[in-house]
Amino acid sequence: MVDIGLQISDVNHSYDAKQVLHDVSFNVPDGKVVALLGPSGCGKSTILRAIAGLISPDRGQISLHGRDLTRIQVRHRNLGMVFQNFALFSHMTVAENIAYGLNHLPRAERKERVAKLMRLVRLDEFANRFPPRLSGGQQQRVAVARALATDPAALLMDEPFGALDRALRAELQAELVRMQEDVGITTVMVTHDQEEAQAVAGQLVVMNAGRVEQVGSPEEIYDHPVSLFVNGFIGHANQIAATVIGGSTLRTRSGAEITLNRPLHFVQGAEVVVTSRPEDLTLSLSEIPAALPARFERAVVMGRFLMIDATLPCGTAIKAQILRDDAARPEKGQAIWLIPDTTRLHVFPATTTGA
Ligand SMILES: Nc1ncnc2c1ncn2[C@@H]1O[C@H](COP(=O)(O)OP(=O)(O)OP(=O)(O)O)[C@@H](O)[C@H]1O
Repeated sequence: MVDIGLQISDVNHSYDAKQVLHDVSFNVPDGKVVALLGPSGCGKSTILRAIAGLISPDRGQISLHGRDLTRIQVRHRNLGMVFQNFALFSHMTVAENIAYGLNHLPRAERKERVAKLMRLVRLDEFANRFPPRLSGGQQQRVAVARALATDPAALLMDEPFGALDRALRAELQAELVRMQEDVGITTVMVTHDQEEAQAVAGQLVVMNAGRVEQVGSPEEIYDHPVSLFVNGFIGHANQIAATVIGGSTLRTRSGAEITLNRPLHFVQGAEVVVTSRPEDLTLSLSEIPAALPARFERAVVMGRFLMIDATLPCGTAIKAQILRDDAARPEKGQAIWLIPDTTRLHVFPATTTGA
């Protein structure tokens, strides 16, 4: 059985009269990283604030290693926090910044702890530098070390790398993963960047409009999204309107028929949306039964792949990702056929909203 580090149960919260969290529940396994992911305004930071004790939820429970935090004051919750605007003390050196909450320790012990943390975030050469003379990425590492200094029971990170450029973000994400392998601290990280979430977290919590839509590993969420929203939010999903015409068969708005290899739990005549990842479509330049006819628009080179933009006869845009080596490049406007991997298609009711 997995030990639970943090447990969030049925948390509800309103600002003024507006409810922004609705029965939010998820667990963070002890020593693991969970990423909260979702569009702007869906309530990610509010959850983090509730865990930190900066707001008190209207309803619900938050416990850390089995201890109910509800009535525990912020300073007694023993949490490390890293935010996007890493407010370091600019008049203190790196070592002094990290040592800031450690005044209660004997001098030698404090020095040893700071040295260890600087090694952990790979800043040991910079002990005597002042923050304004560090890069953004280095400053953020100091912020992480400072958050870890007091040996917190959990770490809360709100868009910790949000202010950094793409390359530096990737570097710090890798550092965070390495650091987690060393220290294994129960962590909740808020991000709106799905790649970042997948890179650092073992579990994702996908939120939409104050509700948890799905909790799962990055693979589970990518391969088995529970809703059209999740499907469209994590990675690209082509969305094709269709009608169920038989047990496993659908007819798209353009008139193509797709038969899945599994029964569909929809009544005949139900309006649905079929989704396909771009990499689950194969290109053919000649007509093939069970392929979707389309018109080629353009192709963009993405490393070893080509991302093809095409249009279905009903006007729906569709993307297909194919290996560049295989690709005979069609002309703009040319008829093409896209063969879906029917084992990887998803079908959702047409009434749910996508991202
Ligand atoms: N202090 C506040 N007073 C009133 N409403 C607030 C307050 N803070 C946040 N909200 C509202 O609560 C909702 C959730 O906000 P929250 O900051 O948790 O979202 P988020 O998912 O973290 O967004 P972002 O990714 O843009 O930071 C939003 O509608 C926001 O406008």
